[in-house]
Amino acid sequence: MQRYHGQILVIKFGGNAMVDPSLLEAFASDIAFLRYAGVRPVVVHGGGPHISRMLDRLDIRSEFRGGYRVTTPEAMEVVRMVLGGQVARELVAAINDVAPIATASSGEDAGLFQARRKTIGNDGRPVDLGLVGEIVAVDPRVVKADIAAGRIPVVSTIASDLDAPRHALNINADRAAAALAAALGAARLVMLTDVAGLYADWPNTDSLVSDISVAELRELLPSLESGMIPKVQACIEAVEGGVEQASITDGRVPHSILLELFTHEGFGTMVHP
Ligand SMILES: Nc1ncnc2c1ncn2[C@@H]1O[C@H](COP(=O)(O)OP(=O)(O)O)[C@@H](O)[C@H]1O
Ligand SMILES: CC(=O)N[C@@H](CCC(=O)OP(=O)(O)O)C(=O)O
Repeated sequence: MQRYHGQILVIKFGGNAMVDPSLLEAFASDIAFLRYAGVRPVVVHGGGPHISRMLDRLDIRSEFRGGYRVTTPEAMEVVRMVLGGQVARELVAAINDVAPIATASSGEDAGLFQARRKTIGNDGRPVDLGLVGEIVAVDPRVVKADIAAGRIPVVSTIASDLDAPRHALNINADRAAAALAAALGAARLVMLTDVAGLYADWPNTDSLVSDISVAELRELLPSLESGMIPKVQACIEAVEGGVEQASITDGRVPHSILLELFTHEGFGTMVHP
């Protein structure tokens, strides 16, 4: 516990890990526990499945390309509404139930996430993903001010579009968590998802990677699919940005953050320089 005293830890809570209320409660109590134990947790949340459900209800079609949602202007309204108005509120409410110090921010607040449209795909070729952004600058002062005031920031991953004032871009939550972790000088980035970690030979469950370097991860990247692509890119970005360790961990297991942080060998997949 002493190892992380006073340190910033960025915890990314994936939409797929928010599967039942008891897990949300366990997550909230772990975050409050860390805060009261002298650690400075920052929560970045996803919500892909929540967005997809709302788009379906509204009869708006959406598809994923290389792990990113192709986002039309109509879909963007829904992304903004669901992340900021639904998922962030549920998380803040759950944490505030245990410790009334959680506060929500959107990447659009006070220049937190500034982005440009993502126009190059994972294969290096041009791609049209609509209103999907890549973060080009992070101004973490709003989050730092919350931390300094003793609060627990909960961040939604919408960014301001640097090329279109007052317009927003949809940012993959793993990538946003990595950019924020680097900008805050976080000691760790922990991403909670709905698998045990990264499988080298997906879906062969004997191939779970427990420990991997950035160089090895780069070699694996071209063979990966869907949701794992941005997660692995995020681990690389975070570690190259100065975060000591980034991990991908099973958010379906209650208290997995604590297992990841406080067991010697970790729990999911740990990425190091
Ligand atoms: N090599 C791999 N190892 C683990 N999971 C993988 C792999 N390739 C694809 N996946 C898929 O990635 C999913 C996690 O990504 P995603 O759905 O975006 O989750 P989250 O909402 O937590 O960000 C897993 O549920 C799994 O289906
Ligand atoms: C560009 C892009 O794909 N944005 C994501 C943002 C939410 C997210 O990343 O949620 P998870 O972490 O639960 O996957 C989306 O629209 O689904």
